[in-house]
Amino acid sequence: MRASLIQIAVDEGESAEARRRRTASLVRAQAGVADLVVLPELWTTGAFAYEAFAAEAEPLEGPTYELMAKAASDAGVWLHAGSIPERDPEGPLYNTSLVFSPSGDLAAAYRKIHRFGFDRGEAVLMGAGRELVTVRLPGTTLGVATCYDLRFPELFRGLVAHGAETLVVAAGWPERRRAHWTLLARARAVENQAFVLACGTAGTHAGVPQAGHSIVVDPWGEVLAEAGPGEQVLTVEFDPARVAATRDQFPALKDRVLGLEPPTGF
Ligand SMILES: NC(=O)CCC(=O)C(=O)O
Repeated sequence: MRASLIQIAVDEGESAEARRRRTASLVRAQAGVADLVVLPELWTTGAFAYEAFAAEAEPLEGPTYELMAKAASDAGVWLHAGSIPERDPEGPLYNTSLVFSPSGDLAAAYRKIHRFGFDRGEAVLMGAGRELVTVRLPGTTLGVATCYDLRFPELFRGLVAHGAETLVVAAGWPERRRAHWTLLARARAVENQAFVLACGTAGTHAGVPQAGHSIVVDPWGEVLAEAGPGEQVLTVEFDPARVAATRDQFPALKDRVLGLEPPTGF
């Protein structure tokens, strides 16, 4: 399987509409190159451009959906189209990832569960998703996560319990915490014996320089490919059968102990 992670530069000099069109042509250029294309988190606005969330929010089947569904079918690829600020007509905004099949049909929508910002930003401007999302592709099952989710191993264990073998993380991760990004991506791969495909943004928006450094890690924790800091398409070939082989040869996942007793307080 070949995957291309498109690490889009999200800078303020470009409108959301211009970036949408530019990104659609980057996806189309993956025809015949990749089976799976991955985009980052909130690439129309920037993950830290809080003021833009409401202004650029769109219904699930809004302009980004339309263009990305078409780009997926034009290119004949599975497309994890990163996330959009979704306006739910009956609720709050959500940070929602969209996954399209090669025929351009929506295969999954994932509302980010862990919102970033503590008592500000996304944490107060957006609602929290409650549902794990996996997507069955020929040869592997994707587990879908978004940015700050990467810090919460129990989410990934939940995805693995539902069959995930390739963990896809769309992110807008800042340069300031780049060391955490690489470390956490490798940790999620090792502990779950799964591939991790983590796609971030480049550029600077709302004064926050982005880390770039999108990364693909194998089930043994080895880095198969890593991008630099700027806009880049990172293409990697990987064998999804390595997940089952790793889990067979080093069956640590089978040794999980669930439902431990609480401390008795000696
Ligand atoms: N958009 C995000 O979720 C940012 C997460 C982040 O900066 C961090 O976990 O650190």
